[in-house]
Amino acid sequence: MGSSIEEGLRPELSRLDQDADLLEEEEAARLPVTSFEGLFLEGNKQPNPGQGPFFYIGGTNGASIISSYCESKGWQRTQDSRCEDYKLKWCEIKCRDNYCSFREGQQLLFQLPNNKLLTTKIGLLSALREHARTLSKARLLPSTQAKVLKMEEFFPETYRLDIRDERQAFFTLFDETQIWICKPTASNQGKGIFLIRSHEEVAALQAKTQSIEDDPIYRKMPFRAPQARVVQRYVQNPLLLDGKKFDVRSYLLIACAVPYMVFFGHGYARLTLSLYDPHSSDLSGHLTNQFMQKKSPLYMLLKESTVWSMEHLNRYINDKFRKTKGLPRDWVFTTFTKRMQQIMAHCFLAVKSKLECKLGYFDLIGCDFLIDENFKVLSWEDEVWLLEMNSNPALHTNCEVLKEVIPGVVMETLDLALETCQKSLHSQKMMPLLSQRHFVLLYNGETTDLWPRMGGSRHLTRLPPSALSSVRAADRTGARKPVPSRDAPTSGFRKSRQPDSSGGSGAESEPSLCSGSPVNSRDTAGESSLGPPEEEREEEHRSASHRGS
Ligand SMILES: Nc1ncnc2c1ncn2[C@@H]1O[C@H](COP(=O)(O)OP(=O)(O)OP(=O)(O)O)[C@@H](O)[C@H]1O
Ligand SMILES: [Mg+2]
Ligand SMILES: [Mg+2]
Repeated sequence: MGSSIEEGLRPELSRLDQDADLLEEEEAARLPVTSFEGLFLEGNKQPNPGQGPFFYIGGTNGASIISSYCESKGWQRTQDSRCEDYKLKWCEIKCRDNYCSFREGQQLLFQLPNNKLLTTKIGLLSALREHARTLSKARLLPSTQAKVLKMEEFFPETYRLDIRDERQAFFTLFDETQIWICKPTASNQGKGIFLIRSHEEVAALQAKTQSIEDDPIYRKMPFRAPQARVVQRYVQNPLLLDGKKFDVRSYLLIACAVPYMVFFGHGYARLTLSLYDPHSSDLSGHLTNQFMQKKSPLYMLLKESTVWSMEHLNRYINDKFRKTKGLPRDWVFTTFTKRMQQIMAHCFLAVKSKLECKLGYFDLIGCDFLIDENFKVLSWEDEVWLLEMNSNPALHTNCEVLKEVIPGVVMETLDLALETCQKSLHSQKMMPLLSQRHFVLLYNGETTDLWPRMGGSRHLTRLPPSALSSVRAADRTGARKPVPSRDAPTSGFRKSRQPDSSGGSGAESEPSLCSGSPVNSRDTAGESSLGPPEEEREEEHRSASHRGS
């Protein structure tokens, strides 16, 4: 693996890992033992019927886990979606009102309002492209010659169909030796996806796209037009498990947005029911989504075989491929995990300055990876592909493995969101984190970003001693023993960070968050003059509401 200079400032990652580990261990050894309980928001364990503290859950995704967690803290569930006096709000669908009435520093709110920068196909593609441009400029500086992750090494070649020149480029380059996959920008569960293999299919797509563009109704009301789409090079020879295609769902957790505290979490592998045949026209063998598999009459009988734990995947790859492919032992928990972490960190850095951040916002994003059959040991290239990132990832527990994995992910998410929020609020040092168990720290904004603080320490800023604080050499689970916390001098509230709108194609801002409609609504008002640059605008209006995928 080469070294990394993300954003032109990044020192070598593995050295950073060691430094960060050493520092944290030394620090932990010096710290007095204190209880973390006192840090929970008002830490109220005595239910006080009808008087809160309240929590609200919108939708059913993960609801029973979130609910038990909050009840264990003595909080009470409210069914009133307009309740403003809540401690925690976890909604599947983002709603502008939630962000308008949000009380920074007093509440926790699930989902960053503009997480679509990562979680729509066009958002992610645009962010990665812009980041690549920034990095290539930085590479011209003599001090930053080291190797950085390149987008084309982990993100399959992708074209936007809503931009004329781009789709023309795709139609020109297409030939029948390759397969492409066409996806709507903001759907999930495989909805609206199809494969493109022939010139006839390309011609049909071309005609359809043109007719939408020419339609006078859509010209007048572009927000009524079908969702924008991308075409992406189809990874034709994925690694197979007993002949079946699979992808890996992992998690990017933004536990705290002020300062950024960003983590990686393991998830699970999702397999198809049927054997993989690249030439088959049956999409259920190509799309590994559970939603696709559930359509099969065999699903109820065989559903347990469609979700594997990461340990199962690791054992299988050890047994079947270690010798034949010359892989290191536990490739899944070493090489593969580290690669996923690098990719996620890269994507986060691509949007870091554009995310709308307030203390109390947190987000859990589901990231889907595909492994190429040709995976090589000595090279990072062309082995692990990021397919997409998802807001509101599925938290269902309808299979045994999901019952094992999901509650832990949700509870640690909430624990970390609470702990980091409390520490930020009281200007306490973030590390060590008592509630960190399986999630692995990817980015610590406290030590990396410049921190203007309010109140007495307004002028106190921290210079970045390092960048990615701990994309650690992946230990098996990322598990760390809870270590005691240390209080730092309290200097009040950390300042919320507005997205950087300093230009560039990815820079965008929500027009106004106070219209009372879902943030992702297709009927979003006020899109014309205040909105993002033109090529971003359509996406703004397409993002359909979204159930866990
Ligand atoms: N470039 C690709 N090459 C090979 N397979 C792909 C590619 N892109 C997507 N797939 C397959 O199609 C499935 C659905 O694609 P994707 O995840 O991008 O869509 P989605 O509708 O957002 O699904 P979900 O949000 O439910 O995961 C993936 O899980 C994967 O199995
Ligand atoms: Mg998706
Ligand atoms: Mg997916």
